[in-house]
Amino acid sequence: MIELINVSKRFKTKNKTIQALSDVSLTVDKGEIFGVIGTSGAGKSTLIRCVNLLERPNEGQVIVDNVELTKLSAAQLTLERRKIAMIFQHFNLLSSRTVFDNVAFPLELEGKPKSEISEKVNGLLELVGLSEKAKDYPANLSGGQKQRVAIARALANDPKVLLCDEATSALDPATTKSILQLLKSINQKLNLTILLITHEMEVIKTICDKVAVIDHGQLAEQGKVEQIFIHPEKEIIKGFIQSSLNVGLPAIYQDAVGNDSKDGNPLVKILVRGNDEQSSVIINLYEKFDIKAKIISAQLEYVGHLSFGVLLLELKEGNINEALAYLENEYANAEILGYVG
Ligand SMILES: Nc1ncnc2c1ncn2[C@@H]1O[C@H](COP(=O)(O)OP(=O)(O)OP(=O)(O)O)[C@@H](O)[C@H]1O
Repeated sequence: MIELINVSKRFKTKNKTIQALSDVSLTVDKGEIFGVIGTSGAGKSTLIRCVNLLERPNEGQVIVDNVELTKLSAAQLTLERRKIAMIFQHFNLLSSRTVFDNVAFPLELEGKPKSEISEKVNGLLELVGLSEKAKDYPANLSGGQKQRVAIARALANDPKVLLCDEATSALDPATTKSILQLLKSINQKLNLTILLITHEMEVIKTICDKVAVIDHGQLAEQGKVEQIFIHPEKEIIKGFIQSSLNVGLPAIYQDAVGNDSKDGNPLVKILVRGNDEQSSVIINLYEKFDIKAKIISAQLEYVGHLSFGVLLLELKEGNINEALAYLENEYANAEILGYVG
């Protein structure tokens, strides 16, 4: 449905040229939710804006629904853009229009008759759960409600593709969750293809089928979300995964931890990834090395059918040195956080 082929984009400022995208290629299949994650300045916004040619690439092709946008005239492009809707971090609603009139706006531009507009808008407001707010103005809505209006407006022209530019970044975690659920249900009900950009692994984990990681304008890694979570290759994606796991040393341990093995039992942080062998670390430590592992803290997450997470263990008794060597061997990210008495 969306194809970027060897897309590059440069910005020229007074005294330098910024390479925002370098030779980016990606394919989003019909009905898929595809997420692009990257840190600030990595090129996410530029990438998503290249899909509807809000930014025109210097090189490469952009193909949406089998039409090569990069070859179209301005008039043809205007027509094709109707298939490509977009929502933004700051909603971009028209403050002088009611909720109903915001959603009606693209249909009015199309010159649709009033009765058709009314039926369509009411249906969309029901879809996003805002029928009761039809007469309210944006200023009287919460952030989540504003994004729901923006989503309804984006769907007014029956697009084939929805582009989401950090659509939940301005929202609190609970509202983010509800907007992501809405996007997922729209994706399923309407078979709408969604391309989103985000800096939060949580968004990727919650709704995306596939993910690409962008770093300094280049795609560092891409694939199915499950595969990337379980077998991340690049350091940058490992960092994103770790940042989505919030396991830290509990406050009561922080003062008690020493740096020397003489200070007591090692505290070890281990990243476990969804197979039985890895998750049975505690049994293995006991059976192989007589270690009694105390769980200090833990977080397990599920991506599809696979689990991954972090375990923070205090290793007691048994053969500590051999156990540590075993963990280092078997768990690439095993890390000793300190020692406790
Ligand atoms: N219009 C522009 N003119 C000049 N440089 C630009 C322009 N737009 C983006 N850039 C530069 O291109 C690079 C990529 O920017 P982009 O906004 O795509 O990154 P991003 O990953 O979306 O960042 P953020 O998450 O902070 O929005 C940055 O170095 C940015 O400063």
